[in-house]
Amino acid sequence: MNPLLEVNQLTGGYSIGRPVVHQVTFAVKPGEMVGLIGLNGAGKSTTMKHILGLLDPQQGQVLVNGKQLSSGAEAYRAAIAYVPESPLMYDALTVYEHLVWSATAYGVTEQQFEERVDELAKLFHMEAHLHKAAQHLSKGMKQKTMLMCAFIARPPLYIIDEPFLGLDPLGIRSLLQYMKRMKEEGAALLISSHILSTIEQYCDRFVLLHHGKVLIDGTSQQLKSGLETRGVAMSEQARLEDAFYAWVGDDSVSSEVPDER
Ligand SMILES: Nc1ncnc2c1ncn2[C@@H]1O[C@H](COP(=O)(O)OP(=O)(O)OP(=O)(O)O)[C@@H](O)[C@H]1O
Repeated sequence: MNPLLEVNQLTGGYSIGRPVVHQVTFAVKPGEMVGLIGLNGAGKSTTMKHILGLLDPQQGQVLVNGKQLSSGAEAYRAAIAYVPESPLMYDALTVYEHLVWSATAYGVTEQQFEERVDELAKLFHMEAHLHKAAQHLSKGMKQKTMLMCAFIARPPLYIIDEPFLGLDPLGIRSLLQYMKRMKEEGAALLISSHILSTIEQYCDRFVLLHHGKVLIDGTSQQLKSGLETRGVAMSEQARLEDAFYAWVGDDSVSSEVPDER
């Protein structure tokens, strides 16, 4: 199956001559959930901004459905729903109005909207808050609204930056269930998160960024076996978190990875 998202040899950042991501390459196929992981400042959000077309690549390219943003911005953008790390909302608009706005932008029919809005409001325990203005919502409710805006659109590709921030345990469980369902229905999801113990169970693969470079791209098992081939022993019970610390906490491991990936 062709990847829905391809990041090929992407070098970029905020100013020419000072890239913060370097030759980043990975792909996400339909029906796959991929975790983009790395320490603070590793380049996860920057990579996401390049995927969204908010930053221009200095080298390399990003393809969504095999096409670059430059070959048709409307189709490119319609294929992606993005949930930012911090909620971006209009203070005076209600949750419901944000949902209508998102559905309209993505061409969701009225019938689909009605079905999805009820289901999502129930799932995220937001029924009682649908008609509240954003300025009267808690942080978690704002985050839930952003997630609902993405899920009401049902695009083929989701880019979700730190999805669990501010969510209560019930919200986290609802979100994980829904992302799993989207994946099973064929969506591609790229999730950035520091909550490794949670995403370990849900993501098919992990792309580990360190200082703007991909250290390793693989399953939790491959992250562990990759360490073993570099002489770092991992126990059978080792978790993703253990492998992560071993990769990024040990410069002798990360420095062995060649620059050109
Ligand atoms: N708007 C910006 N202008 C200039 N440099 C930036 C900007 N945003 C981020 N950077 C720099 O780019 C690098 C990568 O940052 P980025 O936000 O992509 O990291 P991250 O992996 O998402 O980190 P975190 O886990 O803290 O969210 C860092 O060195 C950061 O200082």
